[in-house]
Amino acid sequence: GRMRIDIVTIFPEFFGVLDVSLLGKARERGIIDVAVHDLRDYTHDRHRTVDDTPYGGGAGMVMRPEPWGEALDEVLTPDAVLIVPSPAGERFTQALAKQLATESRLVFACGRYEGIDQRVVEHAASVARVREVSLGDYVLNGGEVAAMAMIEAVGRLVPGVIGNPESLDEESHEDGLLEYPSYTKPAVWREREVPPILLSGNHGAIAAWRREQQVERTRRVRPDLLGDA
Ligand SMILES: NC(=S)c1ccno1
Repeated sequence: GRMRIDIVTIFPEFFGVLDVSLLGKARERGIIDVAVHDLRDYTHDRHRTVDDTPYGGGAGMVMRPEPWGEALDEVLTPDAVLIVPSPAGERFTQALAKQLATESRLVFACGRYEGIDQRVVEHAASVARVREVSLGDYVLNGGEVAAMAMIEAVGRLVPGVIGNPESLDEESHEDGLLEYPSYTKPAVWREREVPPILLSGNHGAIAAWRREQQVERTRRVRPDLLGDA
């Protein structure tokens, strides 16, 4: 397929939904191949232990390096990008999603929030490109939800996954602005009218109105995107 995605996680069943979603079609059509790997399959003790107490003390547990090393030995190839969802990572953006959509191979390492032994990331960087990536400044219990979001954001940008590529052009963050408000029939709903400009057939005026809506909405909701203080 155009892209191969490997996911390493202690909750492999979590990713079952990828079989039914939009990406399910892409998988059927052989555009995107997804393989999920259970980290516990790379343990060798009776309890299939994946984490242990942190050196230096502190609360929580840290994921042991050995199982990760064996798992990544199996799935991480030099052409791949290893993505480690983490609140300590670089911000995930539409620009990064577009960049990742051009890759032939992505590997997602889903760790617990307390994190994976740092030597795993250090070792992986000697094999392939590694990016610690954050969905946002909040804390989840693990990387799975973040990986799912990133896989959806990237997957839909892979050529052939979306039926109508034009719909990708006018998306939020595509041009650095939030998208304009959208309307469909009926023209009046609960006494609320669709903005008359949209029914005018004047396409130049409509495009101008939409741009103004984008700027106004971005200024109101996300001034940071405009470089405003
Ligand atoms: N914010 C992200 S990506 C995260 C991963 C685990 N906990 O938070």
